[in-house]
Amino acid sequence: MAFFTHQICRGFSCSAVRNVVIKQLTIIGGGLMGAGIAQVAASTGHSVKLVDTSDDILKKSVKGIEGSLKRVVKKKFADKPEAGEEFIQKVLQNVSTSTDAGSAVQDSDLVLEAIVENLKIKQDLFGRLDKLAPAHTIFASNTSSLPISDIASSTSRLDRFGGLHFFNPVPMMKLVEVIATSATSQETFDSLLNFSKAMGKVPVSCKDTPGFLVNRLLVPYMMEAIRLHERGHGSKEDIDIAMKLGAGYPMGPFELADYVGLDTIKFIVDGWNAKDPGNPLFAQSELLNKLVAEGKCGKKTGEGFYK
Ligand SMILES: CCCCCCCC(=O)CC(=O)SCCNC(=O)CCNC(=O)[C@H](O)C(C)(C)COP(=O)(O)OP(=O)(O)OC[C@H]1O[C@@H](n2cnc3c(N)ncnc32)[C@H](O)[C@@H]1OP(=O)(O)O
Ligand SMILES: NC(=O)C1=CN([C@@H]2O[C@H](COP(=O)(O)OP(=O)(O)OC[C@H]3O[C@@H](n4cnc5c(N)ncnc54)[C@H](O)[C@@H]3O)[C@@H](O)[C@H]2O)C=CC1
Repeated sequence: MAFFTHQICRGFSCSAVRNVVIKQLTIIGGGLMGAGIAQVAASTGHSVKLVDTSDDILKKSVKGIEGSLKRVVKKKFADKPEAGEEFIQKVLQNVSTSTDAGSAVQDSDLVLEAIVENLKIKQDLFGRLDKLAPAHTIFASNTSSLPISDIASSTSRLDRFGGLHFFNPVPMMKLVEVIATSATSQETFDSLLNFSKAMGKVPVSCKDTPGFLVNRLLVPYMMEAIRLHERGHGSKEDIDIAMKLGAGYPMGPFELADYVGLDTIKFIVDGWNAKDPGNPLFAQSELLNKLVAEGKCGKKTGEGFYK
């Protein structure tokens, strides 16, 4: 149940709603990001409903959460394995799963979407849930590259819609980008900011601009690394070593590209290139296109820039 500093809103206009303290959340999409977000939210005492399209996928998501929790407790409870096991069970009790998004959102303070990076599919999902979720419920997307305002446009709750962009791997990466569109209310923005802090993350405020802060810098950097290699000015291995040892990055650009997925990077660059064709930062790479066409998408397919 949500707590308000003012009154509960049940009508179409929700201007009376003040900061929603997010306790119950529904995460749509139990893949890499959704499962990671569910894990951290549940670990910090939130009640999480995780939704995906099949029970098999959801079983895999929960197994992944359990595996990641084991890595966490190995460190956190190094001297007390029993307390570690107890922690894992407690966290897992905070997570329930469902294939029915409509009923899962019924008593949620926040619906956070982490499904496939496709505008139409995200719009369809939110458009449907807008009619089913309570009026006070905040909607947010974890999109990497799509405008939040475009996704929100399928709903009638533009003031209660924002972006919450987490980083991979969610249990390890401290940052959350909190994105406000021109229609996001201050109350909604504050609620999302406070929720990020309650998850133990460090939030930064972003405008609804392409790539927000991190990806706007990371994508051109990664593309330039690929083009540098294509021009024959450095091997992948040397460029990776250079950025790790010379710039202190935990992974080099080719390692990171394999980690996040070459198809994902191509999707983002293609989208930005279509919108801003003259911008050399978003120019395509033949090598990236070729690898993706061959199904070499990185870690998830077993081969990308590296095997
Ligand atoms: C970019 C262009 C377009 C992108 C578009 C889509 C993407 C986005 O929208 C936004 C993004 O997410 S961008 C990607 C951001 N992530 C990064 O940059 C990750 C960089 N790598 C790292 O930080 C470390 O290598 C990392 C933390 C991953 C691993 O650390 P290490 O390299 O030291 O390797 P390990 O020794 O295996 O791990 C260190 C400790 O971390 C624990 N751990 C790792 N993964 C975990 C996980 N999933 N769950 C729980 N624990 C985990 C691991 O247990 C280990 O702990 P210790 O045993 O104590 O060392
Ligand atoms: N992979 C990454 O490093 C990051 C990805 N993101 C963003 O997060 C979102 C999810 O990305 P990933 O977790 O990597 O994708 P993923 O492919 O691992 O997971 C997506 C999940 O959503 C499910 N799904 C698809 N359509 C659905 C629907 N209509 N209803 C319910 N479930 C549905 C799929 O079955 C799948 O399990 C994307 O928008 C992506 O851009 C954001 C930050 C980092």
